[in-house]
Amino acid sequence: MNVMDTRATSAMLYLDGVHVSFDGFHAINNLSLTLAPGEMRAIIGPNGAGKTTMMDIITGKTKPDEGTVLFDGTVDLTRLDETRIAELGIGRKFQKPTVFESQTVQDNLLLALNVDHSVRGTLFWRGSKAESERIDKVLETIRLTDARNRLAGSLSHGQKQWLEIGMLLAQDPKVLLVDEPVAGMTDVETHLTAELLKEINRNHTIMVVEHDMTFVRELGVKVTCLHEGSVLAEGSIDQVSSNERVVEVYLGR
Ligand SMILES: Nc1ncnc2c1ncn2[C@@H]1O[C@H](COP(=O)(O)OP(=O)(O)OP(=O)(O)O)[C@@H](O)[C@H]1O
Repeated sequence: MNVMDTRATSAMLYLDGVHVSFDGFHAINNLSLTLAPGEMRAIIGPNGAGKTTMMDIITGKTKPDEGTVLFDGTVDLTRLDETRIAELGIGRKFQKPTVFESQTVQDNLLLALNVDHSVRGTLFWRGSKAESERIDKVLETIRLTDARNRLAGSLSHGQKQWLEIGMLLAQDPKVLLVDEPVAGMTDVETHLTAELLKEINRNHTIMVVEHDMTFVRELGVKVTCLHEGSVLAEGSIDQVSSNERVVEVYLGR
């Protein structure tokens, strides 16, 4: 086994030489990126850098024209559909919260568990002991224990984002892909979200896309800056934010 093979097989997510074109436009251009098991990585980069497309590739929504995309060392994600990839343990949170507003916080979490995906079933079902313990744990993690019986629609924007993160956690994915979690949040909510992700990272690998540099700094993790579909810079927040090219294309704007 050569060094490249070891890097791939020991990674939780491994992308190498990935290309995607939309009608001749190279949205992803020789992208290579590796996430170790248990790592949290922050992804930054200007609009159109390819951050969303990269997540689409990992979740199977977009198929690359070329390149290697491996999960958990050996699983070739380019051959699987979105449902199978989600079942394998890659959960994604989109930027805009999509909680069920007319359901309680607790019922939203019950819906996310793999027991009965119909709203109707959930309304009359209170779950096994193990499941209700799991929900209690998730509620505690997302700081919504006291709000468990409130309608999700009555939560603040920040709380809705946490609930949606909780809905991902209820499914216990190996990897969480989180897209701009703190957009529109207050400073306090932003700080709590950094704390929350750090806590979740104790047991899960996380890739988080975010423009808010205060938040990224607070995460204190390795940062990758994408530009024109490939990696422009990678390292600590200090290394990346002092990189001249990063300042030129992103931070200096
Ligand atoms: N389905 C598509 N068809 C055509 N072009 C696309 C498609 N999806 C993405 N693109 C283009 O690919 C490039 C990368 O887009 P992407 O959304 O991945 O960037 P991003 O880094 O997530 O940007 P933002 O920060 O604005 O969300 C953009 O120029 C975008 O217009």
